[in-house]
Amino acid sequence: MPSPKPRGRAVSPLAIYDGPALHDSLASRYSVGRILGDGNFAVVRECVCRKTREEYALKIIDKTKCRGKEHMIESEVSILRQVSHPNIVSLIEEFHTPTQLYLVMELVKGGDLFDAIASATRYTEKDASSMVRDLTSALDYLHQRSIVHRDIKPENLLVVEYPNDSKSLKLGDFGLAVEVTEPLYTVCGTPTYVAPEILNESGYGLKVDIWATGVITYILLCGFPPFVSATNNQEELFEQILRGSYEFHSPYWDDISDSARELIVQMIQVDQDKRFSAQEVLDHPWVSDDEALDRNLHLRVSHKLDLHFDTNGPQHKAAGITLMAQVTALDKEKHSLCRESEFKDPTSPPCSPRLSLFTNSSQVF
Ligand SMILES: Nc1ncnc2c1ncn2[C@@H]1O[C@H](COP(=O)(O)OP(=O)(O)OP(=O)(O)O)[C@@H](O)[C@H]1O
Repeated sequence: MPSPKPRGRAVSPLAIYDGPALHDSLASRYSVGRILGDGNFAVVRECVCRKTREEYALKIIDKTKCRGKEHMIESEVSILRQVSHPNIVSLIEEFHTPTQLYLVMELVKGGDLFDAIASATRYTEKDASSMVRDLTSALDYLHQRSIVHRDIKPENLLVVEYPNDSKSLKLGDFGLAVEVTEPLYTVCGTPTYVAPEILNESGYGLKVDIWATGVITYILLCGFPPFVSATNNQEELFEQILRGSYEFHSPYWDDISDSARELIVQMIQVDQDKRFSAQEVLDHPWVSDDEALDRNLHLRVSHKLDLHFDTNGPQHKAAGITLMAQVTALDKEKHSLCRESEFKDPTSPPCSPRLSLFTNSSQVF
């Protein structure tokens, strides 16, 4: 059965474009409007195809900001060109100038994973299970093609809302995605979601995405992350991750099903060989059968998400993404850049607002 059309496809008048001059054929085919979000190297704007009046997202990547990292843009685009899956944001077409790369992408209007929880009135284990199923379906598809995403986090999971109030997830931001042909050693990712084998530089592969999915599943059920430094100390956070040391804190986990906990244990597994594959996650009864409970967790989870993450409006989100980008590539150079900035400007948050908020408020457990 074809899936229902997403909500909100009616064409709204676009705000006047005030950015740098656009590629000629892009400008002749699309009218470009307001900013939807931004990152370190890219701005994402809404746009409308002049011919069909269909809305899209336009990701404008500033090549001049990516000197020395051109291979990352090439990798992002070449992977996006290859993939086609209902839970992955699709690339429609691309335009190049010497300084800019324009990617016309499917528009996803429902905000990110945390927005979806915050805006719901009812939110249950079943909703969380369906989000995990969507994410893992995308990962299973990528992993079967030996592609690792390497930046699985709530900000990169965009939500499609349908008229019958159902939702589905689309995975975006393939900026760190690569094809795995041999063990990888580049230290990258986002601290809360980073797998131990990335930190200990022992060589890693596809399973780092499953670790991050385990961390997200944990957060989806209680509103705070499994690994937190009470003193906002990144070394301490990494120690916990390396040991795989986390708990299902009472009372927050008292009402959560054993099945959900059991699945999380299989995903947040330090030993990569013992850690579930995407297919094993999809086959787990909490995801595939009826073991996810129907109890409303909304008040409790959204309250904790507010305390631990920056779940405010788009302007906060945009700021969060900009800063998050400083730690996105956690290679040693960037890692120390992030730590330097902690000390240079005492008024700015240490890393991303989301990151710093959860580490600062970990004592609320
Ligand atoms: N297809 C889309 N539809 C709607 N909004 C989108 C879409 N793609 C991206 N966005 C918005 O733009 C933001 C930035 O996009 P994206 O993460 O792809 O950029 P980036 O520069 O690669 O980010 P980062 O520096 O964090 O890696 C997203 O967090 C989201 O809010």
